[in-house]
Amino acid sequence: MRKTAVRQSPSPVGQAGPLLEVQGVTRSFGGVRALTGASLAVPRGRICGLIGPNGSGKTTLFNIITGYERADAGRVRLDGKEVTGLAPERIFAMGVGRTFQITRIFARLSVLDNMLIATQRRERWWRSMLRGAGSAEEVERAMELLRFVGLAGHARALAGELSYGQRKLLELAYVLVADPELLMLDEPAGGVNPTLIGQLAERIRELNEQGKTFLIVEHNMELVMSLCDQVSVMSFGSVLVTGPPEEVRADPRVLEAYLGLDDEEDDLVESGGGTSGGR
Ligand SMILES: Nc1ncnc2c1ncn2[C@@H]1O[C@H](COP(=O)(O)OP(=O)(O)OP(=O)(O)O)[C@@H](O)[C@H]1O
Repeated sequence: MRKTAVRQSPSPVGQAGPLLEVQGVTRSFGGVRALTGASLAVPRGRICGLIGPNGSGKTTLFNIITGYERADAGRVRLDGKEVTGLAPERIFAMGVGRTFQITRIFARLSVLDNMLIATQRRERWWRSMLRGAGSAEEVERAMELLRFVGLAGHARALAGELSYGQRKLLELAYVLVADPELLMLDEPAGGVNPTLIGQLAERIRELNEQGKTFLIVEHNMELVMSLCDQVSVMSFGSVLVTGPPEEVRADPRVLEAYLGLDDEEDDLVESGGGTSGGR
């Protein structure tokens, strides 16, 4: 059964303190204040959603947590340890896996080779390619994860031939290679068809049951509200409110944040499950 695909999380759920803690993070790009003092706590073992209108700072916050951007001020702690300003590879090695709004797979390599690059990510990628395919054990592990996301049948296909939704599933398998404790997914359902969104949601739930913690940026409100234990809403660079989905959905401040921007209005009011705002 699929459950064997992902190893159990070594850290017990319920350990004291949040797994991820962000305090007062600010970041400006020239005159644009992308983050104005964002704070967030992600409890261990939960599926947390991060929503907000376009431009509210979600991706910038993701980039700072995972080391792809530097914060002007504020702190990020992982499992109680300060990780502010560490390089992406260090944060990755500490158990944070991250996917991107626009997938970062190697289109001209096979699906399996993409996975093998992930297994050897601690080395420089070109060195691992020169070395050739991974060990039998690495290939088996890669195939196991491809089976988990439903892509085993495409292992020999070029990654560039996959549909957009399949690429997102490949990226999920890719980050799972490192067996991260925290998975940060940036718009996993953006541009993905409903069948694959269902498949993705199922995989996320299974992984969560096995102890993985999630922080998910997503515009698909139906997915967020049905999947997440906790939802945080960003507006103008800070986290406006955090709570259970039903509370957040009913919070007038949240509606106001969305209603201020016409193109987001339908997302929250109708919770209709359509994706929007994806790039
Ligand atoms: N590298 C950058 N240079 C200049 N401005 C940037 C940069 N990155 C982000 N911004 C600006 O910072 C603000 C926040 O952007 P960000 O992408 O974090 O928002 P978001 O909530 O993720 O939006 P979306 O939902 O559209 O992805 C926006 O005004 C954006 O234009």
